Amino acid sequence: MTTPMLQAVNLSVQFGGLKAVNNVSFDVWPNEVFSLIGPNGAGKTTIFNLISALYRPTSGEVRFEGEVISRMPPYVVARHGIARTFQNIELFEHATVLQNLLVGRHCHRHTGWLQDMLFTGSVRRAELEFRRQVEEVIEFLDLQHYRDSMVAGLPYGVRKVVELARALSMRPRLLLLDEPSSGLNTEETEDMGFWIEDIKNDLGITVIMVEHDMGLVSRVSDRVLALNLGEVLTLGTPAEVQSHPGVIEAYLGGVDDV
Ligand SMILES: Nc1ncnc2c1ncn2[C@@H]1O[C@H](COP(=O)(O)OP(=O)(O)OP(=O)(O)O)[C@@H](O)[C@H]1O
Repeated sequence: MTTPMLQAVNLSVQFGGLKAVNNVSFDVWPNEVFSLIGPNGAGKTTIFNLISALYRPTSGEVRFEGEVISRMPPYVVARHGIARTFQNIELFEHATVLQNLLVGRHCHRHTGWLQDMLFTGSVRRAELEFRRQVEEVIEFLDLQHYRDSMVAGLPYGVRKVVELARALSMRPRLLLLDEPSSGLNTEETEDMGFWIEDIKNDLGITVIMVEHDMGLVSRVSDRVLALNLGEVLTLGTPAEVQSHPGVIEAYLGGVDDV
């Protein structure tokens, strides 16, 4: 059996008296789409922040390909090949799409400041190689038309794809998508589903997704982890999780969501 790509091991985090995540464990396997669902305040985004090392666990740990990453600085975690998008789009508004994507290169920069200042051959080669990769991502996500547009003027749905492109420009092996469909209309959500499927099938990237839209979750997920009040309710296929009594109960008052 291969090693899981990511392991959450007895993960807990407490803010004052609040146990936002309480003893949560799960494994994510290479090349799967793994979704986290649960009502508001269930702890989904907190788990993302623990995986990307923005938060430190109170106890437990996160392992990436067997290595403990939960005590590393976030930029080191990113260098391991973990990229993410945010619930509220985090782009440079007054820069072009291309400029936003080129920002990701700093994560993989292996040249020193002196080389950078002198713009030596190795810096130039690294820069050209990164630009080539960014152009590939632009083509992959069909963003050619917006390449030189200012982000500030773009429709919300396009910005969501640009944020996805920025994460992909970091050449991740694991991609964390925080509510990829939030703010999107039905058609845009459907397109987002196609991108996620292509990212998994064509690029071979493993995806962990926090998502409220159960249509999208069911369509793209291999497995789903349902949380409530920081604890695991159940883990299984989308169909298993949606019919689980604990999940239905947790969503009561919002049964339509399930
Ligand atoms: N930095 C923080 N300081 C204090 N409390 C926090 C912090 N981050 C999260 N929390 C609390 O932890 C709990 C879980 O929050 P979290 O954002 O992870 O939930 P969620 O499942 O992502 O919810 P939503 O679907 O509304 O985004 C909430 O009660 C939240 O208020």
